[in-house]
Amino acid sequence: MAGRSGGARPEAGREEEGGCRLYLVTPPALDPAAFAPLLASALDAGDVAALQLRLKDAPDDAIRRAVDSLLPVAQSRGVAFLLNDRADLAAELGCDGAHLGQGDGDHAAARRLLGPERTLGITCHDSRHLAMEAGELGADYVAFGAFFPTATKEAAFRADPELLRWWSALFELPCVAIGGITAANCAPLVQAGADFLAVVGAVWNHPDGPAAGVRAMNAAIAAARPG
Ligand SMILES: Cc1ncc(COP(=O)(O)OP(=O)(O)O)c(N)n1
Ligand SMILES: Cc1nc(C(=O)O)sc1CCOP(=O)(O)O
Ligand SMILES: [Mg+2]
Repeated sequence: MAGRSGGARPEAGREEEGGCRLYLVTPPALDPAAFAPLLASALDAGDVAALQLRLKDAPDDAIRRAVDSLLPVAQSRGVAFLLNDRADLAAELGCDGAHLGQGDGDHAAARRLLGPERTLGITCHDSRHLAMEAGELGADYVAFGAFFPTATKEAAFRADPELLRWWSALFELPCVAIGGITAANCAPLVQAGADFLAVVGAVWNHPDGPAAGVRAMNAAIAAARPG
């Protein structure tokens, strides 16, 4: 992903990259001080392209505190730090970018606010049309999902791996797969051309802890990579 961390770059064409990578999304609720060392252990366990801070409906001051604590943990490790839902705070607080859904405001205005250096990711559910629209307005990646049942949120859409195959055959713009992805079920998504797998539960709820979750996801991605 673009930005100050100088780390992952989801806006780069997939030809430049070595294949599918892990994209972590935070648990839905966290105490920043307690979560920071857990995050560090997860990020030190293996390759992570990006971390998205996703605190739904949290007040601005709670988001600011979480960014203050967690952004340095990610950026110091070359992991891009993205903020969910809030392009305004992402720009203000020095995040590497923002992830916006279809109901998260004006995407073109967010693109302008973030400028060319920060990453803008856009949720496209199961829609080719939304993904092409997102690409036209300058998104750095498109996100499809949910690919599997998820306990993390009520997902109203269900995507099929064929969508990833179609997108990656036609477009350079990276695509992210999300929703119920685990080490056990991710192979078809990697093989279909996902550039990033975004996960919550597979890492934070791993029975042996988040570091084991990162190791398991990276091992599964490596095992599934074409060629
Ligand atoms: C990488 C990634 N993909 C999709 C989403 C979902 O975004 P959205 O539809 O806006 O839903 P919320 O996450 O805001 O509940 C995401 N956050 N990240
Ligand atoms: C935040 C989010 N967005 C989704 C979508 O389909 O757009 S699914 C999802 C939750 C992902 O969590 P887990 O890896 O635990 O299933
Ligand atoms: Mg959103």
